Amino acid sequence: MPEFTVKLILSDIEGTTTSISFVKDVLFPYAKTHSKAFLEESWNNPETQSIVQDLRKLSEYKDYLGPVDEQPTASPGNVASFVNFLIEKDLKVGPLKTLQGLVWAKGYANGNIKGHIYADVLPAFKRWHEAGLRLAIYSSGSVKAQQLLFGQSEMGNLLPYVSGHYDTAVGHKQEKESYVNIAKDLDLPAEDILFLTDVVKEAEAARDAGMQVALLNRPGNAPLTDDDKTAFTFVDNFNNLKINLKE
Ligand SMILES: CSCCC(=O)C(=O)COP(=O)(O)O
Ligand SMILES: [Mg+2]
Repeated sequence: MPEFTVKLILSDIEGTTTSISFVKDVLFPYAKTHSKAFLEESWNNPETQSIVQDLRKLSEYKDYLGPVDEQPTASPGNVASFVNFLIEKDLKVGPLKTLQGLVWAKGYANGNIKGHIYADVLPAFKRWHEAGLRLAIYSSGSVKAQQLLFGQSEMGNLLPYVSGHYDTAVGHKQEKESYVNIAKDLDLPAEDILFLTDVVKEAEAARDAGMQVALLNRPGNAPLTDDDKTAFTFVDNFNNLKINLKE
């Protein structure tokens, strides 16, 4: 069994703790169906207006709606259709992720959504916690969306096991600098952190920043190539990782 000795585990969500299908087939369709109503209801709130302004600054906005002087005034309808376009492309851009978190909050609150967590995740979180290891999450999903998923999961509230959350405010997940920023924020040498992810380019960025890395080869994830399997430790689930506390 692969063995690591670290002070903190930094985990991705989609494809790592949670199935890609839950994100693609439950969360994204929910956001597509409910964004327009959310924008209509909250249109005059400063938080919504700030998201709308950030969405309009994206280069994709111009591509979608044409040159700035030909664009219609932003409305809940045309912003929602732009949001649906971004979701279909699965673009991991900050204002979309912030909006999705706010839209999903209603779905979690009324019981329509419960976060999917693989069966091995809660026992592993408990094991790591008992061993004195710290756990933080780094996902393209907003911090709010992360807290909803782990706070209201099919396995109950997992937030007591999580001591930190990072989203793309710290940088994009395929850039080395993001992992340098996280290690700095945690006040830990990068080599004392184990990053768990399903995406090879994220694994490369974290490794370049000095972190230890393991890839998750969950059912439904993009298949790993022979080169990926040579370059990185990979496991099917968290039960197949032995993680020791670095004293
Ligand atoms: C925090 S749940 C929403 C997941 C999401 O929106 C997403 O883009 C997942 O990205 P990840 O970095 O967790 O693979
Ligand atoms: Mg992922």
